[in-house]
Amino acid sequence: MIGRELITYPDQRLFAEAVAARTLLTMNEVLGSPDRERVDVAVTGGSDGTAILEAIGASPLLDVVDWRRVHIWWGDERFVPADSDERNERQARDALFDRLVAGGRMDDAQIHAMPADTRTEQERAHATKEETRDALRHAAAVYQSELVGELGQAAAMDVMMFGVGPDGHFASLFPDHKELLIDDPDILVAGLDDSPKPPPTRLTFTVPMITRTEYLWICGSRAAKADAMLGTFTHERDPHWPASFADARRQLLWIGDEASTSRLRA
Ligand SMILES: O=C(O)[C@H](O)[C@@H](O)[C@H](O)[C@H](O)COP(=O)(O)O
Repeated sequence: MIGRELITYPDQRLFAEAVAARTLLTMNEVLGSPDRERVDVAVTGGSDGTAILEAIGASPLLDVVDWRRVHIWWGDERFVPADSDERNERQARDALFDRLVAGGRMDDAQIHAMPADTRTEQERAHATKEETRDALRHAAAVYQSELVGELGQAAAMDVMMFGVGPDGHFASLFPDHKELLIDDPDILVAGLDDSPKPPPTRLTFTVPMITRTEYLWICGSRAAKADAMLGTFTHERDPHWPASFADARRQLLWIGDEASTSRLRA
């Protein structure tokens, strides 16, 4: 495993602004490397993930990045209909990407949302467990094909950011859930139908996909995350603390505010 570092900011607002600035500067740096055509970034849902995207939109550094060369992916998604407000995609579009597309900085084709549940309300309500699992398996395979189609067999993100749940989950990889233990390097995306955080049906990057990222940041602000920040940072590959499976090729950071990192600094 690569070395881990902890970064603490004074409060939640500065945390979001600092992660936003870090993201923009890192994207620009990647794009500046020789022969580099594009930068691939995976975002996430939840309050911290959304606050960071809002801060990117408001950042004075927004235009250090050539957005025409940026591709956006999701590290996890709630498997609900496309028009649901619960979608991480919806929240991220509202927070940032719709504005970048409307303003002409990006094209919608650069935004790679995870598949939505295309079944009707009735089909969903009457589906057997196996039918729902099939729908999830199919959706995971579709996203994996998109990844491989765009980035090749060794598809990897340049930058990936995750929120961390109070239970230590990241992406949609939950404590003691089997998807966390997928270690087949050919499985990049998985579905699950028993998420303890609603909604129960979700799609997620697997650990093999996550850990081949260049820059990986585990982000958590507020006191509610203090146990999770401690547990995930101080354990390694512990199924009770899913984000302890985080690893990266170049940089692995836990980023928080004073409240969320209090137990790590005690
Ligand atoms: O779909 C989701 O709910 C997220 O992708 C999830 O993994 C989230 O990032 C964490 O639960 C932290 O969420 P908060 O920042 O809201 O606590």
